[in-house]
Amino acid sequence: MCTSVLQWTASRLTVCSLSHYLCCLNREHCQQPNHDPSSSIWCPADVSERPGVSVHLFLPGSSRLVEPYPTVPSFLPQLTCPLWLSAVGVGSWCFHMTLLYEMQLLDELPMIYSTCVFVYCLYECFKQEKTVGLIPITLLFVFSMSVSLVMYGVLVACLVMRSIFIVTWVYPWLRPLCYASLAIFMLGFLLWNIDNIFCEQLRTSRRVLPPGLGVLTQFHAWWHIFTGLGSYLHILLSLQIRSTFLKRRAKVKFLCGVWPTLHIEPQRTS
Ligand SMILES: CCCCCCCC/C=C\CCCCCCCC(=O)N[C@@H](CO)[C@H](O)/C=C/CCCCCCCCCCCCC
Ligand SMILES: [Zn+2]
Repeated sequence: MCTSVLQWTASRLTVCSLSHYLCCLNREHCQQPNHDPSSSIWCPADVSERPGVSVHLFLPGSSRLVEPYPTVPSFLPQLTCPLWLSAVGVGSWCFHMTLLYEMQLLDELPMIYSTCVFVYCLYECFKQEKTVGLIPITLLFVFSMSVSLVMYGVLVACLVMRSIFIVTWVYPWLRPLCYASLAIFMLGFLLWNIDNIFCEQLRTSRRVLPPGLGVLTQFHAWWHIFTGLGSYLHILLSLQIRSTFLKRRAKVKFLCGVWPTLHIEPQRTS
């Protein structure tokens, strides 16, 4: 009898080390060569002002699989999600440290690609094992050609609608996980907007606030934290949907009582 376990140690993937970094002191983003201000979808002042310490969510990727390999292909797209999310973390880290245009691509391309993979996972989760959805892959490939905020928003909206559909009509017991992921992501989105809209005011307030307090008003950094957590929970949801469809028992367990991880029970072969 097979006793091995597919253990999703996503906690290792995302211990979410909040790596504080000093970003390009006294370096204005708008002074970067080849910089087109209209292409900025973030508040440049936040990351270029005085010795401000920005908080950034860095997502080192690693996952552990202890499982007979034939099962892995059925989960393959879902299992790559953490790696994509890690790529976002590394890209964002590079960008916020250098503020170079090339690095901005490293930040935004993985953001689009990872969301495309997430969308694929959620739209193809009820397919039989080891099938490849060529049409969605083609569509998403075409979609990913356009790196824009609107495209990203459309992809996220597709993800949100599909998640809500699944937890409303197919697996209602997954609602808490789905809505937790959505709420955290949306909270991040709200903070991202506040940061963009009140960029100047926040910047001014940081000049008078004590540094310990001022750093808390770095809402772009909070966006990274919340989007990282929201996406992480979304990956757990996606994996749980797939496991349930494949008749594999999966359960969210809290590591140290706090950090949610997904445990998929061994497949019974006898
Ligand atoms: C039900 C679950 C929903 C959870 C969805 C999780 C989707 C996660 C997808 C990808 C991984 C995270 C990507 C993070 C991006 C990090 C890069 C980044 O922050 N870049 C910034 C510069 O450093 C840049 O300013 C960010 C730009 C993105 C702007 C955010 C737009 C969000 C649009 C959301 C619209 C939602 C509409 C939903 C309506 C139902
Ligand atoms: Zn950012």
